[in-house]
Amino acid sequence: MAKVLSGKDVALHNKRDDCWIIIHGKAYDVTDFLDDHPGGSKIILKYAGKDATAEYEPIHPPNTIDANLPSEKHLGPVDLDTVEKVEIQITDKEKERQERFSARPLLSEILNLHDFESIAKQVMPEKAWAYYSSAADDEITNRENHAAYHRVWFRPRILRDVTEVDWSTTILGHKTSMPIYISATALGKLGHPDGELNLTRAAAKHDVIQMIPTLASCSFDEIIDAAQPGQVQFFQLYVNKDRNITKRIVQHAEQRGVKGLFITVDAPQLGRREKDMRMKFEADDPKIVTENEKVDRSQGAARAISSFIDPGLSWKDMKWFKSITKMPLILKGVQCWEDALMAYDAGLQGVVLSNHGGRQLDFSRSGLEVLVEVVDNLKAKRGLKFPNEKFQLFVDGGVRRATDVLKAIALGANAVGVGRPFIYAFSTYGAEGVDKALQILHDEFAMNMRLLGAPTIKDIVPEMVDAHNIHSHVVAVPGDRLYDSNYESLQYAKLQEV
Ligand SMILES: Cc1cc2c(cc1C)[n+](S(=O)(=O)[O-])c1c(=O)[nH]c(=O)nc-1n2C[C@H](O)[C@H](O)[C@H](O)COP(=O)(O)O
Repeated sequence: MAKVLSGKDVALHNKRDDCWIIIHGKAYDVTDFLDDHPGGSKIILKYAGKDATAEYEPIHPPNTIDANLPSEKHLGPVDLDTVEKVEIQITDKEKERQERFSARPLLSEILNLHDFESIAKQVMPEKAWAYYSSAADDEITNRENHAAYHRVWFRPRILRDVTEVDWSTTILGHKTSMPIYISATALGKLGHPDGELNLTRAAAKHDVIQMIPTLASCSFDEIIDAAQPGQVQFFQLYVNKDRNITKRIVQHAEQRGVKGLFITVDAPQLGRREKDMRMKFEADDPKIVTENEKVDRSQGAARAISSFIDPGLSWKDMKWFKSITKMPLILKGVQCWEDALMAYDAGLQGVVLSNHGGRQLDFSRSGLEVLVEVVDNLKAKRGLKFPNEKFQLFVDGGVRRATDVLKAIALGANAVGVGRPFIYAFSTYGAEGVDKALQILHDEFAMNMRLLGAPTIKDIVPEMVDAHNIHSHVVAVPGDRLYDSNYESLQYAKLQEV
């Protein structure tokens, strides 16, 4: 049984050439790791000989230490009663933020998903806002994702009995209350101490499917254990260079009852997300770059957590995936009809037409625009009809309204993924915020389907939309006040005065 260390024992090792830290009540010798740390050595040295748990927790998925630090550096348990509490300095800026947070609007005043974003921008910790809101380069694709929906118009039908409307559907054969799933977004604890568990709880309440991210802040088993009996969850996979690790993760997910494996294929390297990168430099003064740092620290949190992803992933791996799991295999991040056709021919069960929320290759087209070409070409070349149960099409990116979802459904999608709105909802109001966001979507579906003249999802057909402008990126569309300038109402203006 390892000796229990005292806080004093650990405090003796507080130098660059002899550096121990405490995480979750255990001590680790990180001396040799300092210059390999993707987040740089300074942030670790700040906690040399101390308890670094509070700083470590939001950024690092749970098994990060075990995966990166050799076992001989694991020094064993520490008696936390003997550890000096780390005084976290609260700056004036942070004090003002906390005051804005407590003055935020009541949940009952939130009317749409844009409201969550507008409030989050004003009350979230800067690092969290930077990581969640950032997109690649000039963020053109991030804006195009939403703008594309403004190039599709409805052709509603009248005098149809819409007393009862039903927007429930199935996704990969699993019943769900709406054609929306909660898409995989990393580092949930940056925004809220319960992280991804907020999504699990609200998804259970609304019978909506959650896609669990590889890079969740909560552990995979924590998220699975928090689900209700029968709650359907998918898993988003970043493929590890070490295929044995990937095989273990995939087979464990299947054993735990995950119902779909979404392999992310648009991130052989994570995009340059400059708001996130700027945060990195703010945390450490870029002028004092420690001479022997070996890690490229310019990519902010994103790069810090993703160096394991295999840029060598290719079509030849698909056979291997089919050999290690029976779960339906979906490629997440397909961006042209040719690759969707190859996924169909490879015998996979579907694709997510997505550009990762604009966080990867800037000037990628929106999932909605790609959907139109995929449907056209798979119909012409393989005689497929859509929506298709055997080869499902999903779209994500920029979806903020039920009308966005209904346009995608009319154009052939089985369902739509939503990311940021749910992050902003739980970062500002916890699981209740996500619950409210889902309730808003239910209300919007009820109204929009009645006005469209569509009693059920099956009644939403291509003839209900006019998408002929989808490929022309210069069409003048009315300004999108709620999305572009983040909704400013008297209530939010009040936040400014705090
Ligand atoms: C907003 C966001 C998106 C991330 C995301 C993190 C955030 C904060 N992360 S990331 O850190 O690596 O970029 C993931 C991820 O873990 N894996 C993944 O497949 N997609 C990731 N995505 C993309 C996500 O699954 C959806 O494709 C995207 O969010 C849809 O766009 P909206 O946010 O506009 O709904």
